[in-house]
Amino acid sequence: MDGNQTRDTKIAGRYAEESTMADAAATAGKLFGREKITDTTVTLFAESANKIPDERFIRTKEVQAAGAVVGEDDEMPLELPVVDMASLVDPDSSASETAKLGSACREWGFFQLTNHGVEEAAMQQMKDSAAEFFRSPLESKNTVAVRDGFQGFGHHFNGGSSEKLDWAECLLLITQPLKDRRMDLWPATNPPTFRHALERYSAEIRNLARRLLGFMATDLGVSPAALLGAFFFAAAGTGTGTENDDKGQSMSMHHYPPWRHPEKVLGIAPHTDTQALTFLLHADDTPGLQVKKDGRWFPVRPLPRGALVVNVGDILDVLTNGDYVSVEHRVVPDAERGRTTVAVFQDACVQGMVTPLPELLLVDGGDAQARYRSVTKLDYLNGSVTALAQGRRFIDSLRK
Ligand SMILES: O=C(O)CCC(=O)C(=O)O
Ligand SMILES: [Fe+2]
Repeated sequence: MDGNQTRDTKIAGRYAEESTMADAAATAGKLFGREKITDTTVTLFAESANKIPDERFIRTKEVQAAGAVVGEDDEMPLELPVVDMASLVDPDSSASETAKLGSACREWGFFQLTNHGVEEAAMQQMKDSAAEFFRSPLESKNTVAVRDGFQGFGHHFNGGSSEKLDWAECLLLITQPLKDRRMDLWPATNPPTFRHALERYSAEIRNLARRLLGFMATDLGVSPAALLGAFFFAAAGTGTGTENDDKGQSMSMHHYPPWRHPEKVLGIAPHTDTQALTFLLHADDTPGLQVKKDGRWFPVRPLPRGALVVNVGDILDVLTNGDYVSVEHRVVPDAERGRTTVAVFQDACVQGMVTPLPELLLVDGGDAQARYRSVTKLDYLNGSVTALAQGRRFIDSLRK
């Protein structure tokens, strides 16, 4: 057996122990799912300027009950914190920028990341491919229509056929590990650049996650290997790992059509992300994302020059023992312009468990300090999809 084979066998062994997003897909498919997008929906999207849409899209009460939106006249700061990767890397500014990163993750759970080093061409190809896909005819998009309730093109998750629908179209795919890819659901020709774009952008974000997590580890006071090891199998050392190294990565591409009365519908209902770390790319400059802070919604303005919006997901909240917060966010459609986004979710766990990092608990004075109960990844996946279907958040039930 050569070195590579030994390594591959080891990785295969580790996969066998750890549940991945493909297991979530199987569970989600059984419990609840995503509906296909039909001609009727598309006609509604197209004619939304003058027609009252299907009742299932109308959510006026939900929008009003969810809290006020912070406006131009408020005294509160309007902008999400901005973290600059170039300053994180620069020895002269690294300490202060790392502190800024830490406080953004503690107070907002969200920040915009500038100078992140993701290859410009990879970003552009991803944006163009996603935008072109959504612009194409429904028939073409439905060649990768949602199958088995989870991956593919369709509506966002909803609790069942009688529930409300989001004002959006979504293409959801598992991108890592390679063995979990459903290539039959990756658009092959629509557009022809799509598969290459996904491949390249997925790898770029994996590498960015590695770099960013190193600074998060410094801020949290844990060894980089401990935090990186929760996200990637080959965590130690400085190598960037291989494509088969991820514990899991998935991508959600969204298109939110314009709608003249944005207060009546939701592009994506309030939620927290169930994975560990999310990177959001705006394919255009249409705003729409809102982040909840102190009971109010803060609109996020996409920064020019390709900044990424980064947010803490539920698993990172648990890994950091509640130090970094996974916060609610939602999308409201724009009155005039459509909006296309690409969200990448990095998954994580510690030796098959969703648990506060053991190293962090030692610093805090032992297991007694754990704010969350530990669960196996499989229980986490089952619990999360069940909770999502019921409009709850699974990690709340893990709070001690
Ligand atoms: O499209 C956006 O702005 C947000 C998408 C999002 O929250 C998600 O995919 O979880
Ligand atoms: Fe989200």
